[in-house]
Amino acid sequence: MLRHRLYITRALCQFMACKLSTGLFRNILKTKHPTGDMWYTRSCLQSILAVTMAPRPFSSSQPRDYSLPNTSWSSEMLRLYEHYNIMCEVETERGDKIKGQWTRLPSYNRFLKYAPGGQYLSKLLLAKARLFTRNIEEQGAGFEYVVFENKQEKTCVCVFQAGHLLEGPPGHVHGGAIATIIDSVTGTHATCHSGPAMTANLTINYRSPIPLGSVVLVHSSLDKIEGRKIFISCQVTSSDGSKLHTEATALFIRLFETTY
Ligand SMILES: CCCCCCCCCCCC(=O)SCCNC(=O)CCNC(=O)[C@H](O)C(C)(C)COP(=O)(O)OP(=O)(O)OC[C@H]1O[C@@H](n2cnc3c(N)ncnc32)[C@H](O)[C@@H]1OP(=O)(O)O
Repeated sequence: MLRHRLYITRALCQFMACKLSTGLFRNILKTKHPTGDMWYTRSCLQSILAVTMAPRPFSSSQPRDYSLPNTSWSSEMLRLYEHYNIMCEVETERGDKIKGQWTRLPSYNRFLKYAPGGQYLSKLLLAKARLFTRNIEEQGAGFEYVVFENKQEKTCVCVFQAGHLLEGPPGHVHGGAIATIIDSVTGTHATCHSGPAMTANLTINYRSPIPLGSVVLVHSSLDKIEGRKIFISCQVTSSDGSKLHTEATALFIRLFETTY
C-alpha cells in the first residue's frame, strides 16, 4: 500500500515538473526583444543549456551518455580517454581532489519541446530527435567519440574511433563523416565557449586518409572572436600526433547577443 502511494506521489511529481519545465521553456522562447529578434537573458540561456545538457532529472530512463567507454572501444581509445579523463580531476598536496584543467563533456541530449521561434516539436519528433553523430545504436559501428574541453587554453580535444558504417574509400573513413565529426567538435567547442552558435563556414583540407577502425584525435582551437563571429581551427591527427589527416577552419555565428 505504502509502495503504491509512493509510486503515485512520484508520478505526480514527474507530471508537475514536466509541466513546469514546459511552461518555462515556452515563456523563455516566446520572449521577444523590442527589435523583434528572439531574446534570451544570460540566466535563461544558462538554464536552457544546463537543462538540455544535463540528464533529465525526473526521467525513469536517464538518457544514455554516449561519451562514456563501451565494449567497442579499442585499447588505444581507452588509453587516450584515460589520458584526458585523469586530468579532469587533480589531487592537491593535502590529498583533496579538485577540478583539473580539462573537463569531459557528456554527450548532448536534446529534449526541448519547442524549437527556437516557438515551433512545437511533436512528441514523436521529440522522442526520436538525436544528435546526428549519435544516431547509430550499435556500439562501435559509427561515431565513437568523447570530447574534452580545456577552458584556460581555449581548446577541445576529441578522441574519435571511426566504425565500419562510416566507410568511404575502401577501408577508409568517408570525407563527409570526417566533416561531420569536425563540425560537431568545433560546434560543441563554440557553443561551450560562447553559447548557442551555428556553422556559417567550414573549410576542409583532406591531407591523408583515415583508416577505418583507427583512433584519431580531433584538436579544436579557438583562434579569435569578433562580435558574434567565432573563428576556430581544427586538425585531425593520428593518435600519437605524428600524422596529419585533416585540417579545417570553421566560422560559427553566435545566435544571441548575450556573451558568456
Ligand atoms: C554543448 C553541446 C551543444 C550542442 C552541440 C552541437 C554540436 C553540433 C554542431 C553542429 C553545427 C551545425 O551543423 S549548424 C548547421 C549548419 N549551419 C546552418 O544551417 C546555418 C545556416 N545559416 C544561418 O542560419 C545564418 O546564415 C547564420 C545564423 C549563420 C548567420 O545569420 P545571421 O544571424 O542573420 O547573421 P548575419 O547578419 O548574416 O551574419 C553575422 C556576421 O557574420 C558574417 N557571416 C555570416 N555568414 C558568413 C559566412 N558564411 N562567411 C563569412 N562571414 C559570414 C556576416 O557578414 C556578419 O558579419 P558582420 O557584418 O557582422 O561583420
